[in-house]
Amino acid sequence: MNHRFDVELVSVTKRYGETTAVDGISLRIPPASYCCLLGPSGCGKTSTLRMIAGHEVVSEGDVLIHDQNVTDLPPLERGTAMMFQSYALFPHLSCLDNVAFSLKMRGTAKAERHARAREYLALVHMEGFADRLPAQLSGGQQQRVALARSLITRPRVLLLDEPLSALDPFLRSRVREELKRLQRELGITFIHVTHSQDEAMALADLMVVMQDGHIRQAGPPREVFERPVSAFVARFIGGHNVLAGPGGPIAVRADRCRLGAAGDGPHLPGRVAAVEYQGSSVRVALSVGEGQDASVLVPDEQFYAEPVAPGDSATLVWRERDAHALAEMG
Ligand SMILES: Nc1ncnc2c1ncn2[C@@H]1O[C@H](COP(=O)(O)OP(=O)(O)OP(=O)(O)O)[C@@H](O)[C@H]1O
Repeated sequence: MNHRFDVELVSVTKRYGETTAVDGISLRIPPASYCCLLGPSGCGKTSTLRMIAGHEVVSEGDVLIHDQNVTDLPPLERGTAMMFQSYALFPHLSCLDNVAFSLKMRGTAKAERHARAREYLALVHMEGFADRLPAQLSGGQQQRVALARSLITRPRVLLLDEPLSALDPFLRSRVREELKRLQRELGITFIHVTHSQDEAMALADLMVVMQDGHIRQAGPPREVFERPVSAFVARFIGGHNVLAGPGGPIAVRADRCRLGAAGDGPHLPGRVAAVEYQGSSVRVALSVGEGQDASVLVPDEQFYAEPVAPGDSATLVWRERDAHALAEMG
């Protein structure tokens, strides 16, 4: 590998008139990464992706791909390919011709483009569907064909905007596995925009949490989950209690908390607000302290040995070493 980063953003800003959608973000994506851009609606994920693709003009800053400054290059010269939320295949073209389409535009001869298209259909396990029209495929199958269509141009970076949001939960996890496999096999960088924490945690090598046009935290999912830097990140990725500690806000994972009798360690008395069965565990929501909410994930066996119900008083207990300080309550 003779470049340091597959994609680098240097103080990139995007303004639409008065609105600053992306506010001076910097990010380095190492070669062959699965990078997920995660954040609530309107935080600037899609604008960031579109600036990398060249579909949106950068207001300030630079975009580098394979260490080359592409800020002023048109999309076709960047070596990126984009797959959209609505993966809109051409309805009147067979799967084979859909996949071969971009090669046709480039003037590749028919025999060669069909051979290449078959190769890419095979890559997504759709070689048996070459002659079908998109309407004769399931949503998940259309998704795979759309992937093959994006990959046939041999991009250096594949950009995916909410690629799984149109699929039902079962298919979503199947296609998710497929995306990860493809990324690994092809050895290129995928940048995947999502508002789903689960999706980002399952897929990413590098998880980038955005809010209000800023990157709040970037790192491997496990690092972000174990050490969220702010209350916003802790709440957004879920699974944490954000509590007011004596020295400022703290985060404690819900699965590291328990319901119990107060010992010497940290604890907060409260009341059970709700009980949710989740299969392998039961989530007990509590009101603790002064109007704070918390939850405890109790392993199912343990919960049913000593069940609690809404209205019961209960004490939230955790270990000092499982709590860590947050930068701000945010
Ligand atoms: N073409 C545009 N003109 C004006 N404002 C825009 C335009 N596109 C996006 N915005 C604004 O920029 C901000 C960021 O939008 P963006 O689509 O990048 O967010 P997002 O995180 O992808 O949101 P979502 O998850 O809802 O797709 C929003 O406030 C949005 O309203």
